[in-house]
Amino acid sequence: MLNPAADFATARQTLQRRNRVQIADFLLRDIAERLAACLYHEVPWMTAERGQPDSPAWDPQTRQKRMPAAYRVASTGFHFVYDRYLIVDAMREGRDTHLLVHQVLRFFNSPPFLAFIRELTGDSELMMVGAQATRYLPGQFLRVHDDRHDEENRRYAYVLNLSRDWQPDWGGLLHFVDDGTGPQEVFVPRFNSLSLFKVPMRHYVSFVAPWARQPRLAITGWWHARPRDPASPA
Ligand SMILES: O=C(O)CCC(=O)C(=O)O
Ligand SMILES: [Fe+2]
Repeated sequence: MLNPAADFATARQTLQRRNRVQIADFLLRDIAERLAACLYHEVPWMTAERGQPDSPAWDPQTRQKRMPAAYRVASTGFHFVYDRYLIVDAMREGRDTHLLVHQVLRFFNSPPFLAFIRELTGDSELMMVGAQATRYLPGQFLRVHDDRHDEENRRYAYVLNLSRDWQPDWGGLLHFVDDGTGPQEVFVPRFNSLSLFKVPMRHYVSFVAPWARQPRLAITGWWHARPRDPASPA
């Protein structure tokens, strides 16, 4: 599934130096294309708004009704609206097992892939990969946050980008910011690239412009170490 021609050696060095990297041409081209088609045509999307239960993907009327309120909430602090499909939950519940995204999740948790990410990051404790498919439509967004999660022991966040020919002025870029106000680096969601960064790190997905000609599709999640045992000292 991985593209043997991808430059993992350079990625490893960049990751060590900067704690983040974008790796081009991550999967074999054919697999990336089939995965993109799965996200484009087959995944049963839900719309996620922070603080609300996920609901079947909002139709244009629902969007028109609900987005102004979501923007008001976003003006006061952390907030998001985007479409997602929680692959781990679906797999656990035995839903949609024919979808290619399920095979990808199994591959991500296979011994060879886990060995690969331990080698890439130098983190020998990585032992589990989670995944959701995401779709950002025009007007959707994810405000700044750092992915810290007390129980899950997230070590790295990854985003496998699956929209073709994404234009930077469509928004939907992955921005990294420091603790003040300065931008640090921006990753354009190029087709079949893997954006990878160490957690915690402050970042956001910029508002997708109304003129974006496609949804911004990705498979994203975290590379986890063993969850902390609450009974044992940190
Ligand atoms: O899709 C991305 O580029 C980043 C997504 C993200 O930050 C998240 O889901 O926590
Ligand atoms: Fe994040």
